[in-house]
Amino acid sequence: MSGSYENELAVALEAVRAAAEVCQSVQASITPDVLEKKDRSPVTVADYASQAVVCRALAEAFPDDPVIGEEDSAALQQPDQAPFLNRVKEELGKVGIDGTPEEICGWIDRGGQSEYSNRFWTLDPIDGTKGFLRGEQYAIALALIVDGKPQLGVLGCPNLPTAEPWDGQPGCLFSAVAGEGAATWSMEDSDAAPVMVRVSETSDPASAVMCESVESGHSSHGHSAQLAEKLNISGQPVRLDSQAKYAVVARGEADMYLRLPTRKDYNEKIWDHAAGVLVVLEAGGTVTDLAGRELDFTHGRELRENRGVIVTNGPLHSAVLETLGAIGVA
Ligand SMILES: Nc1ncnc2c1ncn2[C@@H]1O[C@H](COP(=O)(O)O)[C@@H](O)[C@H]1OP(=O)(O)O
Ligand SMILES: [Mg+2]
Ligand SMILES: [Mg+2]
Ligand SMILES: [Mg+2]
Repeated sequence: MSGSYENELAVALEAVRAAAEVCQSVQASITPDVLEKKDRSPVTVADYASQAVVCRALAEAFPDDPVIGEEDSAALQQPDQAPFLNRVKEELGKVGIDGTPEEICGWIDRGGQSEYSNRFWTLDPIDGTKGFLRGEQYAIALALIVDGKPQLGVLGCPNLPTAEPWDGQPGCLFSAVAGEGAATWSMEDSDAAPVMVRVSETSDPASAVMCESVESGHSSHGHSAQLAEKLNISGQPVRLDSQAKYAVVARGEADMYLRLPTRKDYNEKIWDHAAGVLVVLEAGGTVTDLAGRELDFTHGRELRENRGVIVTNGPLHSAVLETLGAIGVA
């Protein structure tokens, strides 16, 4: 079957798979000692290496496309950061990518765009850095935005258990192309055919499964608890890091994902949402901000015209927005 953005999808999937391999290799090196010292160096290395892998692939396949990525190499180029740069080089070597320090920084900085344009990619090389460091969920998130709308999204979730037909082995990918649905792929078996995913049909709020951040600084747990009470939701919220939350809503394991502002001055970043939004929309779900507006990807790095992000299977959306309004969150 041929679809639109076929080449883009193939390139994005391959790039995200390679980035996931690098990230898993770095995550495996995290020892209890590193964790205890609250040493962020593993995520630093993996963030840069992942962005280098993906941006290198995009530069090769789509040299004219700008990339708005989370990271840039400015800090990495400081003399005292040489050990990190060396480790990034080593990790890239393990997946068969050889580059000089200058080339590596050049790949990373391919993601240094910050202005909106008609066609651009946005990349979060590691989304959910706290989850990554805890050895838990994180994602590599890549989306192509054309005329302000996500048209292609790929989420790599290296630690998220696969669903049918791969039976719980860890590591899956999600992809979506606008108008063509959303699919999941095995991370392990790159020859396996994808399987389409679909949101749940839950329409009774009381039986809904909610998911939210592990980190209470990223989404107000107090407000989601109030919402759950109002809607008579008795099940505990599922807490996981990263855009894996969009993935579990897309495949119907959770019915909603709430990202409720914890402070006035934080604007959500486009790379934290673009890929996940398209995966959920194409799986049949609904995504808006607290005011019921679509997310607006036309303002550079930030979703500065939106507040909060509400993701549901669709049937639950209006009840969630209304109730949030009623408890004074919207
Ligand atoms: N104050 C904040 N409010 C909302 N999101 C944040 C905040 N600080 C960092 N983030 C970003 O939230 C996302 C992860 O949140 P969660 O896993 O809880 O959903 C990440 O993209 C993280 O960046 P990063 O990509 O560097 O991890
Ligand atoms: Mg992120
Ligand atoms: Mg990140
Ligand atoms: Mg970050």
